[in-house]
Amino acid sequence: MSSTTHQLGIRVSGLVHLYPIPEGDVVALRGVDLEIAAGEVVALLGPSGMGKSTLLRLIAGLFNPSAGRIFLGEKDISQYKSRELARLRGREVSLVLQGATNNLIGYGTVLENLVFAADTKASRARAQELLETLGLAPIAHRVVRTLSGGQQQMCALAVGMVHDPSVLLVDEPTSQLDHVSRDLVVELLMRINAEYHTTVVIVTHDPHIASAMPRTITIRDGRVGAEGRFGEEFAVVGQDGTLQLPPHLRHVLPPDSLVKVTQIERGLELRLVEEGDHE
Ligand SMILES: Nc1ncnc2c1ncn2[C@@H]1O[C@H](COP(=O)(O)OP(=O)(O)OP(=O)(O)O)[C@@H](O)[C@H]1O
Repeated sequence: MSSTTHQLGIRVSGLVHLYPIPEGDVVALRGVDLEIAAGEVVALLGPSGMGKSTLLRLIAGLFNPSAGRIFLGEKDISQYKSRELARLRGREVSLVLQGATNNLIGYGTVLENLVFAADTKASRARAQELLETLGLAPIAHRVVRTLSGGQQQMCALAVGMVHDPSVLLVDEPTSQLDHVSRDLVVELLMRINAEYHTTVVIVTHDPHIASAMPRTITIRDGRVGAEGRFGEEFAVVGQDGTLQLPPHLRHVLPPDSLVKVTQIERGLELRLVEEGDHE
């Protein structure tokens, strides 16, 4: 077994991203702050369109953010030029796109896909090792398009590991998989983390993946809305002191509510100010 020796954590601070479109800018991220330790496994959760994929792509170095900083280890990649980002993507960070086949050559075998993705002697040697370590040796000579969805996804994850990345980013790895394949994919992600100590960040809608993760980060309205530890959810106070209410409690304090905030022994008490309270 060879292991990643250059583990990297991720630190994101005040991250904002806008997509300019003719009708005006779409604000995808509006101030994300988060820290993921080297070697951690984290799932990014949240409703559709809330900015998860944008965050994953920015960490992957596909493009620069509109504002804010992204640190991989000590390096601030937020203003990297496109050539520096390309070097980063080829080595330290690996992004597995949604839809396994978007990462694979369908007419090639599993081994051919791994070897094709490998462009150095070290990564070619690693291709063979990955097949063994990740339990893909029995399907090494199968043509990718003849594999099940779960096997294709496992192959895509192995391809993502060919360059021995410090950070593996995975977009929706279990969408359209049955529960048996889904469990195998989750198991493989955990095995990758355990064997290679790779930092793993997974974007998912799948509550089963979320419940299998030691840590979840929920992105809501372009910010970190909540964090989960072993299935239990917590609201997160942002750098600017803002706190998003959990969705199931939002009706208690609807937008524009006046709230009295009082410090109590272990936290704060929030009390809705009703009309007539001051009379
Ligand atoms: N290339 C783009 N051009 C314009 N707007 C975009 C682009 N990509 C994403 N958006 C918009 O940015 C916002 C965040 O999108 P993003 O894909 O990051 O969310 P998401 O949480 O990953 O959603 P999903 O779970 O559906 O993939 C959405 O309003 C989306 O429509």
